[in-house]
Parts: sequence; C-alpha cells; structure tokens
Amino acid sequence: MSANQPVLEIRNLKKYFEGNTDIVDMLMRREPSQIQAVDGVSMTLEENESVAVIGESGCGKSTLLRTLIGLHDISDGDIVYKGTPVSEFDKADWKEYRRNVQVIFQDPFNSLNPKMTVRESLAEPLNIHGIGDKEERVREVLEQVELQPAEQYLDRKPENLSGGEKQRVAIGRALVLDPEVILADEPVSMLDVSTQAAVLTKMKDLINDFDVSMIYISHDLSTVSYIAETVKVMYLGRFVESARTKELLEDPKHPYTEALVSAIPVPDPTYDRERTEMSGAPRDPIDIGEGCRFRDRCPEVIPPDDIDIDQGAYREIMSFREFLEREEVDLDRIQTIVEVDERSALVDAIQREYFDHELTGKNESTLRSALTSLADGNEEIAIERLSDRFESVCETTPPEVETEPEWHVACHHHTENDRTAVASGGGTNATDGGSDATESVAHAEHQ
Ligand SMILES: Nc1ncnc2c1ncn2[C@@H]1O[C@H](COP(=O)(O)OP(=O)(O)OP(=O)(O)O)[C@@H](O)[C@H]1O
Repeated sequence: MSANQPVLEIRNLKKYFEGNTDIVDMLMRREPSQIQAVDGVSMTLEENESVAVIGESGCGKSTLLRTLIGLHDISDGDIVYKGTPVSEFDKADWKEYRRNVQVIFQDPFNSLNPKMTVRESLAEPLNIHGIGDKEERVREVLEQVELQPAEQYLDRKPENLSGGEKQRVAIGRALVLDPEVILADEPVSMLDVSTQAAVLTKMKDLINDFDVSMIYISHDLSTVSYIAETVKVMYLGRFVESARTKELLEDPKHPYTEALVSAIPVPDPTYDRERTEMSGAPRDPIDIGEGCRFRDRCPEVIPPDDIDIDQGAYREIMSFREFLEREEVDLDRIQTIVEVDERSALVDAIQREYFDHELTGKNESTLRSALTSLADGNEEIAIERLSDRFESVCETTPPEVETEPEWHVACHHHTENDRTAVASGGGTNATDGGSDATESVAHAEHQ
C-alpha cells in the first residue's frame, strides 16, 4: 500500500435486489422490480480513520456492510482494498481480506456461539488462520477489551456474561487477528445506555492504539461523537450528507440530517431545542424515480419559483399528488360521507379530508379544478393539473452534490449559487482540514 492510499475505497457501489413478482407481472412479462438497497455509494476509509454511516432502518446500512464483506454480490461499482479491486480478487486475496476486515455485529447475544467458552470463541479465528501462540494472544486481547483478570472470563460461556461483557468478547474476537479494518454494525444498540458509552469509548481507544480503521454503522446519531471523526448520512441507499462529526452535529445542512440532529435527546431539561419535524417513514427503495429521495418527507421542499405558498399547504398538495399517483385516494369511501349528491359537495369533502391549510388565488383555483376532475373520475387530469402548477424541482431533478473538501450535501437548497453566497458571507462550512480531505468529488453520490 502506498503512503497515501486509503485502506478501503468504495466506488459508486450499487446493490440491487430483485423485488417480488406476482402472477400478473409474470403474465404481462413485466421485468421484476428492483430494490435499490444501495444505489451509488462512494467513500474512502483512510488508515486509522473512523467513519460513521448513519440512517434510519431500511436505508441500506446493513446491505452496504454485507456487500463490503462479500456476503452480497455487487450489482455495480467496486470495492478497492489497498489498491486492489475486490472484483479482481482470487481465493488467497479473499482470505487475506477476510482476515484484515473484521465485523462486529449488532447482537452480542447471537454473535457468540453459546456452546463455546470465551477462550474458544477468541481462539477460533486464530485456528482458522493457522496462527500459533493462541493462549497468549487470547489473554492479551481480553486485557485489551478490559475483561480482566483473564482467568475470570476464559472458561465462561456467553450465558454467564452480561450484554456489555458479551459485546467486549465480540470486539475481542474482531481484534484478535490484528485487523486493519473493523466494520461495526450497530455494535451497542442492544446494550443499555450506560454500557453503550463505555463500550464505544473502549472501541475508540482500541482504534487509536492499534491503528485500526473503522466503518461504524448505526441508526443513532447520538452515539457517533464517541467514535467517528466523519459522519455520512444515508437515506434510501444514498449518502445525502457527509461532514466532520462536530460540524455535522453543530450545523447540519440537509433537512434529513437536521431532523436527525434535532431528535437527539438533550440532557438539559431547560434547553428547548427546535425540532425539525419529519413526516412518515421512508418509502420502499423500489422505482424511486427522479429527484430527491427525501422529497416526500422533507419539511423544506421547494415550490416552483413563480408561486407563493406556505410550506404546510405545499406539503399537503405534494402528499395528495403522491396519494393520487399511488391510487390511494378512496373516492367511494369519501362519497359515503357526502350528504348531498352534488359534485361540489364531493369536491368539498375531498378537500376537507386531505387539506387543513387555506389556499388562495391561483393556488386555490388550481386545486379546486383538479379536485373537480377527480370527482368526475378523471384522475389523470387531476394529477396533470396539480403537476403543471405545483411540481417541485425536488421531484424532477436529482440534487447536484455540492462538495467541499470536508463536507458535502445533496440538496437543492445547497446549489452552487447558495454555496458561493455562503462562502462569501462567511458561512459555517466544515473546512478546517483533516482526514476526509482526500475524498474525491466522486464520493458525493449521483443523487
Ligand atoms: N436479501 C434481500 N432481498 C430483498 N430485499 C432486501 C434484502 N436485504 C435487504 N433488502 C431491502 O433493502 C433495503 C435496505 O435494507 P437494509 O437491511 O440494508 O437496511 P438497514 O438500514 O440496515 O435497516 P435495519 O437497520 O433495519 O437493518 C430494505 O428495503 C430491505 O427490505
């Protein structure tokens, strides 16, 4: 490995799964849908660097990790380990890779073999790789993860260890081969809060002491400052923001990151932090279409330039259009609650059902005319009317990624112009130098 070569490079990595195909799809000879679990992720991991990948359940974190360790085939892109793409690996390369890239899984209760003692669990990787002096190394590792004196632990089975102790053994098992990279998948999420901090701090010390690099995967942004210098925020298979941990927590740019940061519990009960509300849950990563993937939950979605509308009203119109497009507006049900059999009564009822915010002028007349088309059974025309007036750049255009050496965000609120303005106005970008500076512009995803 040359001096400046990253340990691990992930280049525009994609992992798609085939979605379910039903009998109608088969008869119509439709192509199976694709689940875009990881969709063009790039990053580098430098020697002794620790990077967190954060996102909600279903955003593709585990798929990314499982692809990194070869448990899933790569759909596209590549993983490069110390300069060699895994696509060019032979059997011996894979063996070396698996020795040097170790995983700590989420669940300490299942990741250890219940029949093995601590000694056997820690010695097993050494046996597999034919490494001698096992007893000495096992004791050394127990000391490193602070399970001492070793005699007290060596002959215990997992059932006789606490959750925190089990996870320390799991960390020891990952360290015993002296790896270069640790991939940690929610390593403390099953532990109680008081144990979490201790285990994470220990992991961080070990990374520093043993020159290990780490990708730390978690849904919990509140734990990253213990462990990672850099955070990448993942949403529906893509990174939407990346920055040094401190900057990201203090000055998140992407509305999704803002929402995650604002949800971190604050220990001081007198401090009233503003919450960024995020509606609903992420959609399935199937046929996600153009535009920003966060658009259907974003509290700051951008209306067309020429219309004047408040965010709440605009959000309602966007959501309604989504319902229409997904054929989820049940007119028959609404019809049953309309007392007068008149079209205008049905239009009023639909509006009451889906809209709380008042609209005025052209916004109101466009909505009414769309709802009238809908009441007449012309769903397509209703969608067209609403799209013509209200379609957002967030729906039609993938956000370009704005990249600073240490910070990037994929959001239409941060276009080139905005960034220039921020830079000249002395904004608070994360540009204070550091290990992330070597990341290429390419890592900034094709969102
Ligand atoms: N083997 C598979 N076959 C089909 N779809 C899959 C498979 N594994 C994952 N997925 C889908 O890929 C998407 C990403 O899942 P993944 O488990 O990677 O997310 P995650 O962020 O790790 O979530 P969690 O924290 O809940 O594990 C989800 O929509 C999931 O349903």
